[in-house]
Amino acid sequence: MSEQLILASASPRRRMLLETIGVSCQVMPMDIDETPELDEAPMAYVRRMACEKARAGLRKAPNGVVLGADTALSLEGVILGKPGGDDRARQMLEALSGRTHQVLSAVAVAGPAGLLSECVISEVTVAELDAACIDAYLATGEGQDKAGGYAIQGLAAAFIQRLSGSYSAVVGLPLCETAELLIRQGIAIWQPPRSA
Ligand SMILES: Cc1cn([C@H]2C[C@H](O)[C@@H](COP(=O)(O)OP(=O)(O)OP(=O)(O)O)O2)c(=O)[nH]c1=O
Repeated sequence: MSEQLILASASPRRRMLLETIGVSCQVMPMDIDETPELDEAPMAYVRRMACEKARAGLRKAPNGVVLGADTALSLEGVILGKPGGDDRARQMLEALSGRTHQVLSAVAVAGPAGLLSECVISEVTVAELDAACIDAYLATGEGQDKAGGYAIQGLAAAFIQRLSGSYSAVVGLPLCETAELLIRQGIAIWQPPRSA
């Protein structure tokens, strides 16, 4: 197991995802402004956030290898982040109901090879949700700290009809792309990735 990586994230999911590929890390959450810029495209936004988290981490640990990541939804080009409250979570779930959206997940790793980043797009289809289902889901509190107000890895799996893309990316970290970036920064994973 590698001991050298700094995870610039408060997300317990990201730490657990890294552990699944044999990477342990020191957790160092970064408090950055996550407000999208005016007319910022969703993909540019998540990549910028991941890079800012990694850069902020590197300022605190200049000799380290630092990983930052960001996950957000795009519903017809509109960015949906974490709801931050039940009213907004309800609006998000009503908007997602019966439709397909994109989940954008970016990872950035700052280290000896510079600042490397990747962004992955996955498509997720949500079943039709009636008001009773949305109320019941909100009462669980599960989606509050998750982009789009749901957690595919949790109870929301009962209403996710389809996923095309990377499951780990939806949960918060695209593991295949992350493994490649870590190797390029000299961080060992459980085995070397396939050559491209
Ligand atoms: C869509 C979806 C998102 N998520 C999570 C992944 C991210 O942790 C979170 C999106 O918020 P982020 O801002 O990407 O991450 P975070 O606030 O949890 O942690 P930090 O900024 O410190 O790195 O939503 C799930 O866990 N399951 C899902 O199905």
